[in-house]
Amino acid sequence: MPAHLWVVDDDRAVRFVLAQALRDAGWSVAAFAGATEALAALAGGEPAPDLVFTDLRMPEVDGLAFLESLKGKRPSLPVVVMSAWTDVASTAGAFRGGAVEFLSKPFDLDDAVALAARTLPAAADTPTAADPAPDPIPETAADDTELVGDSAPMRALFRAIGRLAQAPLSVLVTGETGTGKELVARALHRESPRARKPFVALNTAAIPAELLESELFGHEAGAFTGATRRHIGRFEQADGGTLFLDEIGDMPAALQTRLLRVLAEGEFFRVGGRELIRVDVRVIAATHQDLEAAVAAGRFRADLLHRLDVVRLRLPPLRERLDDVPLLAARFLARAARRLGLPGKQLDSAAVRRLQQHAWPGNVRELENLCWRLVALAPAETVGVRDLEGLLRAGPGATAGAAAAEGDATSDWQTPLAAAVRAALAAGEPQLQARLRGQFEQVLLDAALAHTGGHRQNAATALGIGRNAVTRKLGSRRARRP
Ligand SMILES: Nc1ncnc2c1ncn2[C@@H]1O[C@H](COP(=O)(O)OP(=O)(O)OP(=O)(O)O)[C@@H](O)[C@H]1O
Repeated sequence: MPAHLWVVDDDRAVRFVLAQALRDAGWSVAAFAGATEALAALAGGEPAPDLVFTDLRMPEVDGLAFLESLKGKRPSLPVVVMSAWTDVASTAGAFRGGAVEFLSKPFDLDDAVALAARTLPAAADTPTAADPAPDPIPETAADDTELVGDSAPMRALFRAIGRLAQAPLSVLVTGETGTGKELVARALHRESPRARKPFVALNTAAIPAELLESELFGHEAGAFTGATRRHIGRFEQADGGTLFLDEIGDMPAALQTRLLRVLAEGEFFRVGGRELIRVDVRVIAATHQDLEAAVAAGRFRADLLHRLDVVRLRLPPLRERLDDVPLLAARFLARAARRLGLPGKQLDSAAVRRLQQHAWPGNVRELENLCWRLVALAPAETVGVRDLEGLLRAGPGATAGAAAAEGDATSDWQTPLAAAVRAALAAGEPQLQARLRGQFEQVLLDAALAHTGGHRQNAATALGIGRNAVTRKLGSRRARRP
């Protein structure tokens, strides 16, 4: 007997070509325009399938509900879910429902045939079957997940997140600053069986080394000077849920050893404590550093890397997925307008092209910050190339060149300052110090934010000031704008 396959899709074209390709490969195929039809055929005594390809978004019964009824009747039946909407909610929903694979549309027919061959218990070679029917009904978008992207690398990432969310494995998320590593960790949590338990994030680089241990594991009252009360650490707060350790490469050596032990044993003492605390925590770590290089240089423990790096998800920099720029920009412009209570803005096509030529050293965060500024500052509802002038900072290569050219100016900024002071004094300007100090701080802040891709915490750390000071300065500057 040849294996019998079902293709269920409301899009007539997909149904037709996929069914044909599977028949050409030698299987028997029945095609249905919807789940109701397919289930009715089964109830009416038609042959049961050995493998099902189903679309996700269908007008009457969607693919996930269909998947559930199929799995309810035949738990071991392999089902491939297909969709033009590859977002984390869809991929995770499919894998949670028991799908064997998620196929992003459009797909290569050879890939679909290869997938069927891999998935079927045994392949055979006799063609028979039903045929296409009614008119296509366009799929509707209901993408409401926070991680936005429709480029090939992001689709691949969403499929990986959907699959990994179900497994209790440690995940290491790598990628440059501002690429969305924290959002990936949140998505993994949100779609996992731990979703109802806490998601706790800790940025290792943002906490002074001497406080990090108690931040992670908590402390008892009197454990050290200043510890007046018991403090519950992030590991305990995250019990049953997910702990996201950002910038793991910055963890001091002694703590790396302690973390490794806790991950291996699942238990620890609070600082200064005697009670053994047991927790069930899924750890997701992130880094923008090359941890293999850090291991080679003796700055990171190889055994800790192995424990954290059971599965690695790499977030591509935005310059490797410029296709995503229009979609991301539209999202950020709409969000900024909503939050600021201002009219929405759109980019014209030349502005979109200009943004797709930019190198985005600060990645998605830089694009998000740009959109906020455009909503606040661009004069018209349609944003053109001229509105972008001065707002796009140079990429890493260009910055290096510019810095070299600026060599003299950067090493001697006091001379032009003295000239400016003399000119202002000669003009009789009052309160000179206040104005110049404000401008001085603004230059520092802008340069630091440009350096960190708009990351306030890192800018504050680089300048040696508190994050709150950065927020305050940015806030007062925004307030001063017309
Ligand atoms: N794919 C995306 N869709 C929507 N928003 C995104 C996406 N990627 C990043 N962002 C936004 O960009 C900003 C930076 O993202 P996030 O903090 O997750 O980056 P990160 O890689 O963890 O950065 P860092 O390494 O600097 O901590 C956030 O405001 C986030 O909401």
